[in-house]
Amino acid sequence: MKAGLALHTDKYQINMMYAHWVNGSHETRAVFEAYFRKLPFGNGYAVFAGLERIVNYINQLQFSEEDIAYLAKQEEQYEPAFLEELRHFRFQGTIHAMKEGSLVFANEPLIRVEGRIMETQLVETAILNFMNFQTLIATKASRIRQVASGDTLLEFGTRRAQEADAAVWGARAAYISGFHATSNMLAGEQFGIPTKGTHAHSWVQTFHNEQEAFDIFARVMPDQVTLLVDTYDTLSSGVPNAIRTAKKLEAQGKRMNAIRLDSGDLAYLSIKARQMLDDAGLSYVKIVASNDLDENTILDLKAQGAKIDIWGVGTQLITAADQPALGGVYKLVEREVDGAMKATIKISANPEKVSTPGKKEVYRIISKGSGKAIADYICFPEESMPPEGGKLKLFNPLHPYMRKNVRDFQAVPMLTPIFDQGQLVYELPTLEEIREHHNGQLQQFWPEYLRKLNPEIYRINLSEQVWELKQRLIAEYMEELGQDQQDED
Ligand SMILES: Nc1ncnc2c1ncn2[C@@H]1O[C@H](COP(=O)(O)OP(=O)(O)OP(=O)(O)O)[C@@H](O)[C@H]1O
Ligand SMILES: O=P(O)(O)OC[C@H]1O[C@H](OP(=O)(O)OP(=O)(O)O)[C@H](O)[C@@H]1O
Ligand SMILES: O=C(O)c1cccnc1
Repeated sequence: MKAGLALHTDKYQINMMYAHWVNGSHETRAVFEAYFRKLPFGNGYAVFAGLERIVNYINQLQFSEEDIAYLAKQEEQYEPAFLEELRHFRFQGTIHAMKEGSLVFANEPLIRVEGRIMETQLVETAILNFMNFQTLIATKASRIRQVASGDTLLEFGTRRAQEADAAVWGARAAYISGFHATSNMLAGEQFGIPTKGTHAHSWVQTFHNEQEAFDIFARVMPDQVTLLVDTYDTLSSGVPNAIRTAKKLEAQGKRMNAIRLDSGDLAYLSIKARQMLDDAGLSYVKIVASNDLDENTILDLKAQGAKIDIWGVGTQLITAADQPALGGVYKLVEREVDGAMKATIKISANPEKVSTPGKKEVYRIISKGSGKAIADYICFPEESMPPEGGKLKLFNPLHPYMRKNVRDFQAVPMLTPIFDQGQLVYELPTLEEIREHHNGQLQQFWPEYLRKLNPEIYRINLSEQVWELKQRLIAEYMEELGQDQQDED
């Protein structure tokens, strides 16, 4: 398997690049914006992730000789001079993006790509692939973290993930949103995520009996012992055997870490196991639970009084089982016409799918009084924000009664320069810095927006200029359509 990702794109991108090249329009300037239209899982926000992978991808974006040879074999019969152009291809565009760990919302630009049409088109597929998956998993992980409050969260998903990249980058996305460790060693090595592991049922099964299995494991790793107690019978065999092993460790001045429950009624079993451990003077031994957990089961288990300190979460998180895709899209918002940039719109029979024309900025409007976010404000780069103490009009054209003026606010630009004409101008933060940024972001929102069920809808407002341009382009389109229809009559 080769490392380069230049061909990690849909064929139609290459075909459009080729058609532009033949047409002589491949150097035409274009601006695209990536965004999603609907928040996943019914959540009130999403956690933006995927930027580091995008940066790595753009940095190494080059067609290898093998790529060129493969392209030469295609039924499209690309001209050799086009392939020669690709041989020297480097991304020379400009990219702005949200910072990883940021709280983001529907219908706001998360990534903006400006450049020659051929390069902005090529990168669409990979950018959406990285953004959609990682943002989805980071958001799922954030929901789990909301319900687990201060408990420790372990990411156990690798074996059920949709292949290796999903496991490794998914582990990173979960860590961004507050998971504490992963079982995936490659993710640990690659990103510095803390790693944790207990043992499998097979460990117990390979010995004559459970007690022997526990004792040997504890002897080998006396400082890291978590024993899986459900291989045979949790309460009549697993927990009593684990208690005996813990007592042997105590005799050596060591403390057993935890036991792990992986089946049965986790509320009932954890309460009983806690009692048995406490009665044996082992109140320091923690209880880990796993078994197809997600934010709903964890919340429910907590409501039942489960005595669980550490949650191992795999399948449901890494596959985002209840919503396996984020529908992020990448839309052309401006194109070059006679040397000048011109806003462009995508019309759809579905009003939600009509794109918002023009290259845009996103500001987070923060109340200076409360320090909390009021709305995200989308405007054109040339629009200036009101001066200190000035008034900003937030209006929702679809719901005019939702008009609101804000005064004492700070406008935080959300789209950060990442590449400037092909040059990386962004210093990638460490993963710890991204986690801190994410925590800071959560602090900026009232709990009403963060709750798991039926959250308040956070305002995303267009400036009047953006709204007016959108209406004008729709009207122009309608007029043209009307003209065509009359012509047909
Ligand atoms: N008290 C509880 N309340 C709500 N959900 C629970 C409770 N205890 C366990 N669960 C969840 O119920 C599901 C039980 O899964 P399942 O039917 O496979 O049972 P199991 O005990 O794991 O059986 P197996 O031994 O075959 O693994 C899991 O998702 C688990 O997290
Ligand atoms: O349930 P998840 O959230 O996906 O968490 C990961 C699961 O993977 C392991 O089970 P598996 O049956 O694969 O192996 P085991 O024999 O070690 O239990 C582990 O015991 C968890 O149940
Ligand atoms: O360490 C564990 O307990 C573990 C790791 C991966 C999957 N399930 C459990």
